[in-house]
Amino acid sequence: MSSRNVPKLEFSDLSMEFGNLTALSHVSARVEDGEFISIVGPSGCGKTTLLRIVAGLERATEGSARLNGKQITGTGFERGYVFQADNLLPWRTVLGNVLIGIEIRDGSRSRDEIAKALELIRMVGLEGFEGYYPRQLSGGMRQRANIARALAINPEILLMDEPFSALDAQTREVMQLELNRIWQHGKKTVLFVTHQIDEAVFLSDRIIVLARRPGRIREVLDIDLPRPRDLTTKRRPESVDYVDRIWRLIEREVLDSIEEEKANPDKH
Ligand SMILES: Nc1ncnc2c1ncn2[C@@H]1O[C@H](COP(=O)(O)OP(=O)(O)OP(=O)(O)O)[C@@H](O)[C@H]1O
Repeated sequence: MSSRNVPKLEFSDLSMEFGNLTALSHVSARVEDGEFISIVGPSGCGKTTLLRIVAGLERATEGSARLNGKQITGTGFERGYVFQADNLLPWRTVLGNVLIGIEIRDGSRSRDEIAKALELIRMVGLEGFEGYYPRQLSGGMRQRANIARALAINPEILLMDEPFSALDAQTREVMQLELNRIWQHGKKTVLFVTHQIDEAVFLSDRIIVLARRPGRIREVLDIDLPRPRDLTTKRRPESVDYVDRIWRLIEREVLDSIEEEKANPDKH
């Protein structure tokens, strides 16, 4: 088979059990090179679990996740991970944090790699802050540094787990625009988990909508909005229609999960 036929990422009949809890059940999907894919669904439907399987942090109990046709069995530098909370090292500067993946991978960093890291810092809008420490930065700036750090190892695929959820609404909107611009620039494959449906619609080529109990694919939607996208994209009637459509798919389950959280606050 030619490499053109091998998807960047493929889930085949993947299931994940934690004891007697089925977190994911028979998930099959393919992600092509350079696609921006979001995963949305109610709380507890297995979004993070799916991302952790791709990261190699969890192993599916059944079925497989393949990267470039090869079964994922552990972590690897071809995958960059951006978590919900930034996990920058407080004793390292922005530049030091961005270089950390390279140092772990290679044991050192070359002058070229420092130049590339500085270029990434500029690209995420942190030029002039290279020597700042995390505590000297705002939440939005820290998350920009986090994205630069994930990109510094030049991963083939970027895994993003609610990266903007800790940000205020305006910073979040700016970061969505930035991520859209960065993606447009590098065309990396991105797997993006979010609770915010309009964010998923704005950024994605396709959206995987998961259902819960057990976590499974409810629907996969192509987001047929023109690119490049900007803030006006969000106000387009087609965008609003996509958001409504996805919301209707998950509304009942979201309301149920909120009720359950109210009834069992300790479990969440
Ligand atoms: N390590 C684990 N051990 C036991 N159960 C787990 C583990 N990780 C996840 N789960 C359970 O698997 C289910 C799916 O969890 P997951 O975090 O993937 O959902 P999610 O869709 O990302 O949720 P949220 O939107 O609230 O972040 C949940 O019921 C969760 O409690």
